[in-house]
Amino acid sequence: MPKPILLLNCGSSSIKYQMIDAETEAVMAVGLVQKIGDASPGTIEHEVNGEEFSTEQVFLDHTEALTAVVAMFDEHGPAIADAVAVGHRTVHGGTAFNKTTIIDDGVIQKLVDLSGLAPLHNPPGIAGIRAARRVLPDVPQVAIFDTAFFSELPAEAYTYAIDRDLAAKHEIRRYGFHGTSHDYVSHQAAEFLGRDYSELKQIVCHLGNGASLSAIDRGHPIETSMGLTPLQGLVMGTRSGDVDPGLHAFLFREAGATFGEIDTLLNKRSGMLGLTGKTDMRDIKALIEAGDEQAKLGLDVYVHRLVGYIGSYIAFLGGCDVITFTAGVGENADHIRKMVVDRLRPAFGTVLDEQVNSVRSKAQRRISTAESTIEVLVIPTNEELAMARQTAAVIAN
Ligand SMILES: Nc1ncnc2c1ncn2[C@@H]1O[C@H](COP(=O)(O)OP(=O)(O)O)[C@@H](O)[C@H]1O
Ligand SMILES: CC(=O)OP(=O)(O)O
Ligand SMILES: [Mg+2]
Repeated sequence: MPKPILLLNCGSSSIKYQMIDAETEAVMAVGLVQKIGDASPGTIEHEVNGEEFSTEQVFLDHTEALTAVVAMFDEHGPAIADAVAVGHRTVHGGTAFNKTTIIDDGVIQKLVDLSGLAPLHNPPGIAGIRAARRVLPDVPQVAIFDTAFFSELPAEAYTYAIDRDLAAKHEIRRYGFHGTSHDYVSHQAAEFLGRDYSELKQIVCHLGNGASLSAIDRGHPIETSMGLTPLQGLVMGTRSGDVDPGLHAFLFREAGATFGEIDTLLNKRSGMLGLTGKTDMRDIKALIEAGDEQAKLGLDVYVHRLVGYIGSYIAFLGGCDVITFTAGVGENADHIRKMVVDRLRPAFGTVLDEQVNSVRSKAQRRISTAESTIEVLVIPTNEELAMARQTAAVIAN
């Protein structure tokens, strides 16, 4: 008896979705909506049994996009009404949620309250929940939190050096994000190596449009690069990552910017977009190949930040067994993996197998040589599969 679960991963301008049979883990449908909130037409790509369907239309918001997703299911299958549950990627769970949770009105209200901490992510997630409840009012809706995996970070890692009373009052701390991916990929890495999860010192580099790193010490996350919000840490597609915290006051005083403008600047107009004019690493690579100096500098900044974080994580872990690359950039950008592994080599003895690294593949693979002191892997993430497993586990209870 198939047990289809619908998984929704609502991002700031996109929706990734899958229907997965929880019994066999077969993918019954997979789709992607792009360019939500843009005045020019966006696309939906919907795949069922290897057959691809696509449409183009303007999606002014996530609610419109979700209506179009439901229409795709209605037209091309599988029947959305067969879903026994819906799992929702929910980015910020604050201190209220540290595990996968069945959604009710109270949960939605708490997510609304937390929206200020993840303004690009929680509102689309809530739109997804509301749309799914309308279409499937009788099946359980489940929230899977990006922050859950990191809820056990040590206090010394999650505490900001600010006034402790203020921090306590507003629950200001580092939360960490992409936890579903860090959790899934680190377990896959252990399995790939045939090693026990609880004996490995791991670093996972989740490099997508948003990007974060985690250090996992023999089964327990001890560090991650994102913070109170998904803005801290690495250079991202449109987000600055780390800047001097004094920048906000400076821009306010000297450039006459409002705090809303500063927030938009750092979240949506910085990172690779701010540095190079492009967010997509494919476009940036093409610019570099055409001799664009700003694009080259942008990529150097990206790699510099990443290498610094990895080095510090090796220190936190007291050594490292395995570094794993995942997500859109980590899985596909072999030139970036090469820059990182080569930069780490003098200090840490990582040696890249250039041949294997340069082969395009969707498979899990080792890209380091036998002489490398640290295993370097590429493991495709699969947030939707991890979400399906968690959703199935919650509804079984
Ligand atoms: N073939 C490729 N080569 C280099 N970079 C790629 C390739 N495919 C995707 N990417 C990068 O992956 C990013 C998207 O990553 P993804 O993990 O899907 O992000 P998100 O989940 O945040 O939308 C793109 O912006 C692009 O920079
Ligand atoms: C939390 C986060 O940054 O998510 P995404 O990479 O999907 O933007
Ligand atoms: Mg992502």
